[in-house]
Amino acid sequence: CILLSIHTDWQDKARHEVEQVLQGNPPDYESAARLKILNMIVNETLRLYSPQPFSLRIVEKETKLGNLKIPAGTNIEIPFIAVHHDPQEWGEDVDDFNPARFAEVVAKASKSSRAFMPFSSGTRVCLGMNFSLIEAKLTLAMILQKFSFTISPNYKHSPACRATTWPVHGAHIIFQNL
Ligand code: HEM
Repeated sequence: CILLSIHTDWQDKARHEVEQVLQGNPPDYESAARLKILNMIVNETLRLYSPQPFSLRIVEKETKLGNLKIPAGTNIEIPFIAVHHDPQEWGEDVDDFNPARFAEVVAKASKSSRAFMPFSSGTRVCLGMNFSLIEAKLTLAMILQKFSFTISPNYKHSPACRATTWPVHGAHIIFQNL
């Protein structure tokens, strides 16, 4: 909602898609799959402001990773959000909100196919990934059907990455009935 309040062009595009696909009906599991622009917006939001910005691991036995020899017992931080802000992966507009980068399959949005990992990756990928993506799209679709929204003039952009990513000074969104 913060990003769509600032980038009202994307809010308009998203609402247009919701109107076209849902025709005034409430969204459901099947229609969520057809909300492509909402999908792009949710992915771009997860890239820029990854709710879980990093993960931690302990190396159990000595491991070779490329040229690195990592001793057993080493604590490793995997900074998803740093990878999500790497210009070599995403290009010079890395810090911009540009959902269009996710217009094709996710693997093609970045230079290497696995740079997008807001839910981690591999065998311990988030168990709630599909649930969360559908829930986010359904909720956003219902909001877009009923309201237009802008951000308070007092809003100060202040995202913080602690255990989760959150706006330190809050985010007051002004909703208007459509
Ligand atoms: C936007 C929402 C969410 C994000 C960004 C997210 C992100 C993540 C990430 C990054 C991990 C990997 C943690 C690590 O290995 O250090 C993870 C693991 C996990 N998540 Fe989520 N998560 C979300 C929502 C949910 C929900 C709604 C559920 C449950 C319904 C859930 C259940 C789990 C579980 C059980 C694991 C552990 C999986 C394992 O270790 O095998 N998550 N999540």
